[in-house]
Amino acid sequence: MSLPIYLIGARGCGKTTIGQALSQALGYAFRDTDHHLQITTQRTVAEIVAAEGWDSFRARESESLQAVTAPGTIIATGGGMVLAEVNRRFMREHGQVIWLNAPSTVLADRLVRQPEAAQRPTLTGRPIAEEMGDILRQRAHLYHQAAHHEVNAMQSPDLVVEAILQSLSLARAS
Ligand SMILES: Nc1ncnc2c1ncn2[C@@H]1O[C@H](COP(=O)(O)OP(=O)(O)O)[C@@H](O)[C@H]1O
Ligand SMILES: O=C(O)C1=C[C@@H](OP(=O)(O)O)[C@@H](O)[C@H](O)C1
Ligand SMILES: [Mg+2]
Repeated sequence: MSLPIYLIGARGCGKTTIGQALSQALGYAFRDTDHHLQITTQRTVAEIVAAEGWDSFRARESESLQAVTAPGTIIATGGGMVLAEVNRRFMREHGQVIWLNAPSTVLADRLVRQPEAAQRPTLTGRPIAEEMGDILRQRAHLYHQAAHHEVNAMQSPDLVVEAILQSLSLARAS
């Protein structure tokens, strides 16, 4: 059966949204590591971070990655999944890794429109546009290192899905 496909990238790049659409296009299952965490802990990301801190969240997120990994599955990761070397290696060894890349200004615009504060507590305490600039500067090389393919995430969701299918040579004949 087909290897899992991991979607990585910063907050707001569309991992959850595109992951669902891609799973329908391919007839794969869909899993989201943050959703898995919320179901298993019965707490939101913000609640876990408030109660236990970011280090504990990161440890739980690594466990989540391993728990949802299965053949024939699209896996939307959290934006910080690539911070741990063990996660980067795990994803590269177990499946195909796609980086949904977009400039920090585009990401910040999306997050201002749809903050989902329970899913995305502040990472730095700074205003969102500055935070996303900082985060991309810190993480871009990690996304690059972990990914087998980089896709432009500024396009419409349909086009992002098509670009992923093409990068994996899974393009539909239509
Ligand atoms: N390609 C896209 N074009 C426009 N808006 C998008 C696109 N992908 C995602 N979005 C929007 O951006 C926001 C964050 O998307 P989401 O899938 O939750 O990102 P992530 O899981 O990477 O944080 C949502 O409001 C979603 O509708
Ligand atoms: O970038 C990050 O460090 C995080 C991104 C979030 O996921 P999304 O990228 O799906 O918003 C979530 O895992 C948590 O708030 C931490
Ligand atoms: Mg998400």
